[in-house]
Amino acid sequence: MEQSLPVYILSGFLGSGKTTLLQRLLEHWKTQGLRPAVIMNELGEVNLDGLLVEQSVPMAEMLGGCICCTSRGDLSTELTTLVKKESPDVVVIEATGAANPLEIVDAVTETSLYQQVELKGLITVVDAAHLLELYRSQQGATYRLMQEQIRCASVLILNKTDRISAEEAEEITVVLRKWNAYAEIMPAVRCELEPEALLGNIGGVYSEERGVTEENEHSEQDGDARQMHASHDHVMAYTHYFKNPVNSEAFERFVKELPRDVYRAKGIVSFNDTSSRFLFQYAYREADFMKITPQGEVPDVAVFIGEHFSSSELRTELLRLEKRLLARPAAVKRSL
Ligand SMILES: Nc1nc2c(ncn2[C@@H]2O[C@H](COP(=O)(O)OP(=O)(O)OP(=O)(O)O)[C@@H](O)[C@H]2O)c(=O)[nH]1
Repeated sequence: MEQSLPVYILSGFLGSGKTTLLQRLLEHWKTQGLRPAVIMNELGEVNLDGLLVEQSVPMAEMLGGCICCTSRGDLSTELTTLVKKESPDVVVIEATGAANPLEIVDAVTETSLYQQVELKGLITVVDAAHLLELYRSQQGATYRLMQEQIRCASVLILNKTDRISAEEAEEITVVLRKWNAYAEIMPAVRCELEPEALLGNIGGVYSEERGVTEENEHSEQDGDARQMHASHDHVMAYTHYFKNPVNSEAFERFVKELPRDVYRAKGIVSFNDTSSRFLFQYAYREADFMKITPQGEVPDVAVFIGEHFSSSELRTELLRLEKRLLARPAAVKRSL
């Protein structure tokens, strides 16, 4: 019988480190002489993560919605098309950080009914500091979604351990074990793990039944988790296209002062006080700027993802930074 094509799903909350891991895995397979392909899903209208992946890697993009609800049916079609067109040796599906992974598992297993594809496992990347904070407050839709992503993982990467103490790492490991009794837990900084060890630790995907029959769980939480996919359309994205470069300091300040309801932002910006363009990343209140020379035509753009934030306020602020709006009345007064 023809060998089936291994498929991995990368799950994890927004900004936890999925793309960082994806880059490592792609590098690993390429050094082994394999041909990996990627399906990327973004809530925004542009695929900024795709810029971080080498151009030679075949990639299917599903933009402007979350695989697990708005475009779930499409995933199976995308996967089939990618396999036929590119004949890869391995496929990775990176879902939006807001996706319920069980829906993606469904789509992949559906594809395997008529294609030689085999779901190898579901890797969930956890932002250690973010989860710790949510665990301590024990509420909110984000918390329940993270819980769900952790429950159905076949391997768990406890990432960003540089942002927590050793005691906190122990505390959060106990939580992970409580929610998922089966998956190997691998602590990491920037997902720096031996790919062989990581892939070797994948022991299959857990079904929903297995997740919810876990002894330590409360039935109330299970109900919440099951409702999650239906209710996560509260997650919203605003995509802003820049027409003008902005001042670097003012923009950094703007990113630092983003409302708390914006939990992820990324984009490409040109500054009027530096010569290169920058890729910026913002996840769980930490910002990162990296010089970048994108291949091909890439606009200056920023994507903001969060819950119930005012996109018009962000837009106004950004237009002001771009000098496409008049200065605030207060500022005018001061200058008189
Ligand atoms: N401090 C710290 N930052 C990290 C670590 N791993 C990744 N990051 C940073 O976190 C940000 C988000 O990382 P990504 O790999 O893009 O996260 P993601 O899960 O792909 O994000 P989305 O696709 O938006 O959901 C980037 O600025 C990374 O450089 C880590 O271990 N420690």
